[in-house]
Amino acid sequence: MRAWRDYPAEPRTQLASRYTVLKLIGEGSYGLIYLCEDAISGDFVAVKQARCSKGRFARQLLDRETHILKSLKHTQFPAYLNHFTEKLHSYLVMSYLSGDTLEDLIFEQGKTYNERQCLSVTIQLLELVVPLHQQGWVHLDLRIPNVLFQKNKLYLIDFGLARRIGEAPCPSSSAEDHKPPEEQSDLEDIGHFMLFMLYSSFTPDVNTAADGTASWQEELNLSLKIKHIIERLLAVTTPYASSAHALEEIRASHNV
Ligand SMILES: Nc1ncnc2c1ncn2[C@@H]1O[C@H](COP(=O)(O)OP(=O)(O)OP(=O)(O)O)[C@@H](O)[C@H]1O
Repeated sequence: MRAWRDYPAEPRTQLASRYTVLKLIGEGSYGLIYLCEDAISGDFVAVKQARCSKGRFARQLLDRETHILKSLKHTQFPAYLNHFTEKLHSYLVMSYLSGDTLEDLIFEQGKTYNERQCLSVTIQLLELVVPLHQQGWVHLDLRIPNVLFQKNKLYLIDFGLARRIGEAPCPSSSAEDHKPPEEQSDLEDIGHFMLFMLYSSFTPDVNTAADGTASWQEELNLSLKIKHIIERLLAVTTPYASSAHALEEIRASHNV
């Protein structure tokens, strides 16, 4: 029974005789994330547990994320702290980033983004993605629940699907692990990410197709400038040569 359902650890549970669970802070498809207190350092940490119900694949994702966080060091990515297995569960311990994900801001707090604000967040996101690409990695899961704001500074989390650029697909990869490991995959995600932000200030009017068939270009009343940027990111028109190129062009258009 326990293998089919994931029962989150109760508050005050001790993990590895060191981490005290304070609360569950995230439930992703493959992991449960707890805010814990580390008895040794006294710090708050984020502990990710691979979901047992997702079997070997969830453990592989956690192992991959562990490996990546160990090799990637950036103040705006979670820092790797520890990895352990206890009672058949695998855990990754990383620095805790307090703050709100873009998903919380839009869907729970009702925050809206206009074009200027959307471009400014996109630039901040690309400023994290460009060094990632330059170190030879692609994130492959750049979605609004994986981008977090802490005191107006942007942080990137969830490196479980990240891969080396050009790496062959892993043999046990699932349908969710299907994006080609190339910069363009992240750029396309950023295009969708921008659309989520822009739809936050969209109110359907009488001209909105009731059957949901209208494209974003028809529904959102966007300037040509941002429309072209999104179309290039989504490769609807000529794609950017690289994320560095996208950042350069978006910065230039944001400053005019
Ligand atoms: N280091 C961290 N600091 C603070 N909160 C975190 C941290 N890591 C994860 N979270 C919280 O937990 C949520 C889920 O985390 P994460 O996306 O890494 O899990 P996942 O199982 O890979 O999820 P998904 O199904 O979205 O891929 C995040 O949206 C965030 O709210």
